[in-house]
Amino acid sequence: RQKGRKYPPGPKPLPIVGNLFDQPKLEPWKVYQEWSRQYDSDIIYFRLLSTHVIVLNSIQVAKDLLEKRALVYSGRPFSVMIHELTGWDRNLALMDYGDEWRSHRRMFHQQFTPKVIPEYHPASQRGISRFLNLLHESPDNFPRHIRFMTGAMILRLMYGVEAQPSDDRNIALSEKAVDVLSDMANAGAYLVDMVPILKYLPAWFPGAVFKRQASEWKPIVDEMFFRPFRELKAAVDNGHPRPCIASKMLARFPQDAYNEDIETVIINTTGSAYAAAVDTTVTTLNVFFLLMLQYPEAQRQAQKELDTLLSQGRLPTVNDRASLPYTTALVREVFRWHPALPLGVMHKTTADDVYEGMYIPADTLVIANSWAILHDERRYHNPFVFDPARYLTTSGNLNPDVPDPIEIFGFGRRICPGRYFALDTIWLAIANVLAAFTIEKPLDEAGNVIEPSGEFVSSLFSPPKPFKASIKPRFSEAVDLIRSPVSEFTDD
Ligand code: HEM
Repeated sequence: RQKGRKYPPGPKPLPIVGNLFDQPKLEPWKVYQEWSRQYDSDIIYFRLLSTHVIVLNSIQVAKDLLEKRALVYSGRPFSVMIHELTGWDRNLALMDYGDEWRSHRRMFHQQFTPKVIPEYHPASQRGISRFLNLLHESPDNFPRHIRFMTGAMILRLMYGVEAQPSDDRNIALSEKAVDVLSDMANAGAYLVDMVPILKYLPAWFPGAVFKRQASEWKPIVDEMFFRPFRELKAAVDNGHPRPCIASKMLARFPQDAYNEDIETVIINTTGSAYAAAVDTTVTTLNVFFLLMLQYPEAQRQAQKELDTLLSQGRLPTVNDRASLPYTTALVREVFRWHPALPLGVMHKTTADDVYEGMYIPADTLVIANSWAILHDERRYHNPFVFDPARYLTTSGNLNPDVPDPIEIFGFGRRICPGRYFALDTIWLAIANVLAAFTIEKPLDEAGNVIEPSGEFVSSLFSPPKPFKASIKPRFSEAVDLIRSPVSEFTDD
């Protein structure tokens, strides 16, 4: 503690360990919100050993710090396992603030601006059409189909490859690499992050498990970044460029301007997409299926709106969005009710700061509690109720006075650059599923309703715990709609 300087309020720390033992194991986003009330402050502070942490529990403090003071609040924490031992330092989302991050972010952003996104609609539409067919063929496997649809869509978008529903080698590789990341994201799982000097131990040293694990994982992570890019590059060099983002990035650089640094940025940005896009989108769509079991009236209301517009004669496209305000409101409420990343992705301060008299040192970890911001009574009436109508005026249009829950995408300079793509794809997937299927609680063999637990996983991503659902075509012609090829959309 610097003399005369006061940290934001928070639970009392113990000597040396700080608040290590105060850390909630379950749904920390709820506990942090409760601490805010207890200490009467939108910003709370605690210490984990020697690491300072602040949690921002209101939109006001999140904007004041992460947006208005972005220069200081846009770093990312460093992890020896992630950044030095397993090769995940290539991931744009995990890079610290600085020139390297800036060049990667620019390359990524250029391919995901609102102006460019409509180019990707045909591929999304086709991916969703495939998804509807899989849902029809084996509805009980809906979680697997959601994951396949999302992964396949991203691989197609980035590298122009068509993934197969089973045993696809690119999907399998990306999934393995992402598993490595989520294992490491379990904060504190690796001693080496607390005591970085351990990384110099040889792998055979007793207890150096992390080093052995890292040496097994690194080749998988490297291959995920390199293999699909190298295959695409070879196709481009042989005069067969596939339509995809990697081809577009390569085409920006004439041969004399292309060099190793540029290639690294392209490999890293294209390879960053799978980890950033898949778990976020998959979690959101699983939350949607769960909520449709729990709120059948909202489901019926959206289906009534879809039927009025489409007369059960076709499936919705992105162009229908403006005519489907209730469906759009339902998607917003899914995002708000349980954000995929309830605590966002940690930022880190890069310099000392003082906010309203409170001292926030350099290298403080900064958690924006999106869940608390989206369940703040000051912004949303009855925030714990799932109510899509909250976004609508009495005449049924979207009400600009009710905040769109975009905080699920983070803040400031690190805000999710894939958000426009995610918003369109998730809207399209939900609108298509609702137009074609009824989602209900299933019955067991004795005819009793199987209730979902309604519980969520407490980790970086927070999907619902596994649940069963009955998913059936809503009307007999729905089967023809599901099976019909997406003829009006083609990008070949
Ligand atoms: C429901 C879907 C999604 C959610 C909820 C989501 C949420 C987030 C959040 C909370 C962050 C961190 C923001 C911050 O640090 O303040 C982030 C970063 C990021 N997201 Fe997304 N995301 C989604 C989909 C996607 C998709 C589809 C893509 C790519 C196509 C993507 C690419 C990225 C990238 C590259 C970053 C790192 C940005 C940086 O660190 O500068 N995301 N996302």
